[in-house]
Amino acid sequence: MKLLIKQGRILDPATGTDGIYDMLIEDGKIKEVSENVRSTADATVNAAGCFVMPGFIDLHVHLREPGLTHKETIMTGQRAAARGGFTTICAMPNTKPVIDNPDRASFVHNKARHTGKVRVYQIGAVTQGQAGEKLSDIEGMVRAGVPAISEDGKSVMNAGLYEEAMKIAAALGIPVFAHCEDITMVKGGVINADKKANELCLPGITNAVEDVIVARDILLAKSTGVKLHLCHCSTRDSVQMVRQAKEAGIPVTAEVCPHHFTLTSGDIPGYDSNYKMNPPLRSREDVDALIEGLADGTLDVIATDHAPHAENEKSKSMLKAPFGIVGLETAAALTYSELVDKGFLTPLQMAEKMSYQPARVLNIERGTLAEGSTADLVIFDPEAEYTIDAERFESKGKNTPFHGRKVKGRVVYTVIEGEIVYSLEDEVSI
Ligand SMILES: NC(=O)N[C@@H](CC(=O)O)C(=O)O
Ligand SMILES: [Zn+2]
Ligand SMILES: [Zn+2]
Repeated sequence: MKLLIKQGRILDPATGTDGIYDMLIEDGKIKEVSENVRSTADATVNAAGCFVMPGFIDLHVHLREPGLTHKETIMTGQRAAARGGFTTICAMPNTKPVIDNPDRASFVHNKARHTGKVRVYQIGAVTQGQAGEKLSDIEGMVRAGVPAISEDGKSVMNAGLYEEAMKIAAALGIPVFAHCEDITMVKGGVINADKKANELCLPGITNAVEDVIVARDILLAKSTGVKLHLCHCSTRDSVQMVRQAKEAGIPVTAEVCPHHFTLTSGDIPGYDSNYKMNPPLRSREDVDALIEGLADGTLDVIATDHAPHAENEKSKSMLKAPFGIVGLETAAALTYSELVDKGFLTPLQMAEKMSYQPARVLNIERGTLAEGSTADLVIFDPEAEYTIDAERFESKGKNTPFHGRKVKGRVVYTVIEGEIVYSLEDEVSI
């Protein structure tokens, strides 16, 4: 099987390539990248005017299987991923039951191999049942192919226990993905603690809720030597602490979600739980710091924190609705519209934050378009303008604040191991 991609703008952060080339894919591998590939192929895609980037890798997805399949399944999550240009995704362990042992991790890995082409890596929980009391079988899960551990949904509040987990992770060579939230400081908060919270008479979440745990976890990374990856950074002080930690040589990486660099708490239109997520939408100063951090390399990764919930859950009051919004099918367009089109990031940096750097965090051979590498890639039209329509999502979750938003930049093809797994053409012709 040969696939020829003609005249796309090849963006490969691994090699620094940014130019118009043809690409020949054969047997799932990138065979040739050159100005004019002469070989014939079984299929040809005209990519003129489009970016060709390594397939996006999402370090932060909630697939909700096992146990919460009314919100999402592995299969619907994979379909949403493919539609969003993602070829590899990491599933967080806060399912029912929690993924805290090798058998449960293998269940997800095995099932995902049958339900779709998008590669799914299960992240293992740090503690049994995410109860924060006893460590899970970290070594066993790593043997089952888990690339990282995380307690996402909450922090491990017991620093002594977390330190033990970090030592184990460090010895096994895997990173810890940290959700930073001091639960004792949340006090029922649902949106950022500011003017908007006062206006809506809602309890607020301060920046300090995140910042104190970011500080703690960076210090724990320093003392244990573990690779610390900070999930969904949302505050200016998080950015500053990551910057200082990197300067000090502490092994820390950090991710930002598209909603956190696109919206501020001021954009919350009223009592709409599609604007309720954890961490919450922050202030303009925070958003500016996140964008600056992405641009100067302090923040390495763009991840979605895709958190699908059912309609009847999200339609509860602001106080009662669960935290979280979907993100797989809006991330690329928001990143392009808000960061690249506005001049904060170059197209090459977009590919870096959405593919190359996540691959480095996971330590997998992906995130590049170099000759000889696996042909996981996305063809993206930066000029396409359209309106986000949640009804068209492949995800079961329609919980997004971006429904009806006009954006620029659209995934036109997603290719995994040389096979087209999503094509916009097929979608619009249905
Ligand atoms: N981000 C959220 O608001 N919700 C996530 C949990 C999490 O990522 O912390 C979820 O699982 O729904
Ligand atoms: Zn989280
Ligand atoms: Zn999450």
